[in-house]
Amino acid sequence: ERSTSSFSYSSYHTLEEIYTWIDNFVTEHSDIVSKLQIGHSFENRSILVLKFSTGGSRRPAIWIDSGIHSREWITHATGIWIARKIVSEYGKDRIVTDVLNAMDVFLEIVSNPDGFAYTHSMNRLWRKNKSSRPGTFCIGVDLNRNWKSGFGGNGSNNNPCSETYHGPSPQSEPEVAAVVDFIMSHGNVKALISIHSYSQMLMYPYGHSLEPVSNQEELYHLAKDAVQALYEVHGIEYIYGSISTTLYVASGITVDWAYDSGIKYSFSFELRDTGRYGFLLPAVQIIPTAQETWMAVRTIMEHTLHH
Ligand SMILES: CS(=N)(=N)C[C@@H](Cc1ccccc1)C(=O)O
Ligand SMILES: [Zn+2]
Repeated sequence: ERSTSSFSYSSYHTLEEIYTWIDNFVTEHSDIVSKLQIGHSFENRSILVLKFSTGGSRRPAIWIDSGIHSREWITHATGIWIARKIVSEYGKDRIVTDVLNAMDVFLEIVSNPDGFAYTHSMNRLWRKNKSSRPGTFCIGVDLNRNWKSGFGGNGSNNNPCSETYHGPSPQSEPEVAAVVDFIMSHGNVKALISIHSYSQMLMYPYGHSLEPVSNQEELYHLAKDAVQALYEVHGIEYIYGSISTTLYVASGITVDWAYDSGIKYSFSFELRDTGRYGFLLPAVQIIPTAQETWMAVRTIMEHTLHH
């Protein structure tokens, strides 16, 4: 059936099911959504981005990615649910309508397709991509350590067998290079939200250093408001702050690159839970997690629109 109404938003899905959903979703909402292919993964899978636009050209934009760590299945499921929420709220919710009348939204649901396929086929807890190089015994680079800002610093690892292996050079991985190329050529991205799990945290740069970013006060208060909006949905408590002071030092990460590239509203989410199920969050929590995450994302979108 070509309609997304037969798709279960409260289940986890395979890569093929998600790519089919994307095609059906775009077909059904072609007035506001289009599908872009921004590149190919190491194993030659398409890297897809949903574009939400109501017109204009090169409007200021908001970038959202999920699934950069393939085992964090709740993030792809949340991305899918948010995609549907955006189209259903346009024309109804004032904030969504105002945002989409002035800005574009780009949503990359499966940022690490090779790793994601591997979590379904061979290893549910695979984190990295699937790149391999001659003379390198272990597979995969941590796509949240391969970005240029702070590359190779503390909180990343030079050992290819490490879960936080940063790769041979910044943007060495096609999955990272595709996003860098897209955002740099777009040139008008105002906010970036990179969704991970788990820990229940909302964080902003820097990860590679303890030094506060120039608009730290603004990001702190925006994170506070976003976390409050999230809490009001199901009473879930998040902590928030800069990555290095709230979590740990991590180098070569998405949001540090974004911030240093001029995207002043750069955030990373760590979704549910706090360790009871971890990466194996039960499917019954997908919709509640997506609903609360959406309210935080919507708060960040509104702030970006007005600043
Ligand atoms: C459990 S986890 N791997 N999602 C934790 C994740 C924390 C983080 C998020 C954003 C930026 C920097 C660091 C990471 O180490 O990449
Ligand atoms: Zn992660």
